[in-house]
Amino acid sequence: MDNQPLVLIVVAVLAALAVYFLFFRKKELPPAGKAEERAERPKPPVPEKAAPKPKAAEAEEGAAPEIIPAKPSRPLAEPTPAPGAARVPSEPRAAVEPAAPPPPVVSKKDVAGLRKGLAATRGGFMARLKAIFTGKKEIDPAILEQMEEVMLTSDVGVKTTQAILERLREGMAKNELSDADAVWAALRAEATRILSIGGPRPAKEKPLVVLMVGVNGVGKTTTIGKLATKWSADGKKVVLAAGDTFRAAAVQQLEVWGKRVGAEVVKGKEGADPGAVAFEATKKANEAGADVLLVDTAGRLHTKVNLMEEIKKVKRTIAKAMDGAPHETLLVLDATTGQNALTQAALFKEALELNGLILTKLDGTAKGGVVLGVCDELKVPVRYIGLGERAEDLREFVAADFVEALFGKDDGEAEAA
Ligand SMILES: Nc1nc2c(ncn2[C@@H]2O[C@H](COP(=O)(O)OP(=O)(O)OP(=O)(O)O)[C@@H](O)[C@H]2O)c(=O)[nH]1
Repeated sequence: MDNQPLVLIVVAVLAALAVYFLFFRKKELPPAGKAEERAERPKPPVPEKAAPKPKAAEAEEGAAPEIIPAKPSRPLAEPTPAPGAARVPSEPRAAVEPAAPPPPVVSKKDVAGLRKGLAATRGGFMARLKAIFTGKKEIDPAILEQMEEVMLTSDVGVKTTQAILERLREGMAKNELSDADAVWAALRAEATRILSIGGPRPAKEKPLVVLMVGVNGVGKTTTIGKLATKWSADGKKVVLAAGDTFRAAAVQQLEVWGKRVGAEVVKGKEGADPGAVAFEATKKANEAGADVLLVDTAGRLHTKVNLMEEIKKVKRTIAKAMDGAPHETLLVLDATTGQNALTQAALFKEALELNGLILTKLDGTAKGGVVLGVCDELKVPVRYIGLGERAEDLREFVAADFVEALFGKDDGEAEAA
């Protein structure tokens, strides 16, 4: 029994130890199952000393506190976002210059060829215009009178000339055109605006039926031959319709082109109804699976009502042979006829729905300004221009190239400048 106090002490010490381990030490250990939850909890914000990160990187971090960097003194290049990183809209840039309009796309090679073909107009109309500005530092309103004379005598046409000069006058009044270079640039911009007529492009029909119209001798048959050459070279199956039943030589001319490019020529007897030939040709082109049918027609004076009625009938007859055809009615104009070309175009446009114009013989005139007048007054796009008699002398019309060829410096001038 003497050991009883000792036993009690030992029991008490053990009990105290058990209580200590059960209550006090347990609190220091992580509670089971809560470890992951703790790891996901946000860390307390740590003040950043390093340079601010690119915003794209910040976006990826999501909850990281945003530190707004001080505005750089000059606009910095945008950081390249990591692949797949969400793009964050960048801060508005300070003092960004307004974007200049993109310069018209011109092809150097095409312009050089055009320049050659337009040599007569460059040496005539354009040279006379340039001469007005040569050696002039200051620009005075009298210059507009000299320009007016050159434009009117180069077949730009009264209405178009007045419209262009009015715009220049306004620019001068606002002091926007104070030197020769500025006026020249404004004139060039006006020309580009006038010539850049949009409009639906040829339909993707098979066969695409193209009706060529125009007065006598403008170059319809020759242009058909040139187009047939171009399209055949592009691998298209071309059929030609000799709708000029009035002139036997026109049929023979078309047959020569047909042989040259390997295109079938559909013709009627001399004096046959041109509508009947066009109808037959449309059917044949369809059956043969042709890509393009080019329909030649006899030259007709735009002032002869019966002939204009006849061409309307040809158009209706083609539509009977194929729904929606002809898909293109192109008016061929001889650029050397100047203002007369404009009158013809107005009357043909009234009689037929024109899709485009072809201006031939631009190589043979110093007054190429007629293109501006025709486009401005008719609002029909120029599709092709003829710069000679060879097949390759037919060029697709591209306003920017045309303006560069006329208004731009030639290679010699450009090098000297
Ligand atoms: N210099 C030059 N001559 C051309 C051009 N286009 C056509 N010609 C010539 O113009 C003349 C008349 O061409 P055609 O094709 O017979 O004219 P057309 O409109 O069919 O004539 P018609 O059948 O009488 O209505 C020909 O001598 C052609 O070689 C061109 O762009 N430049």
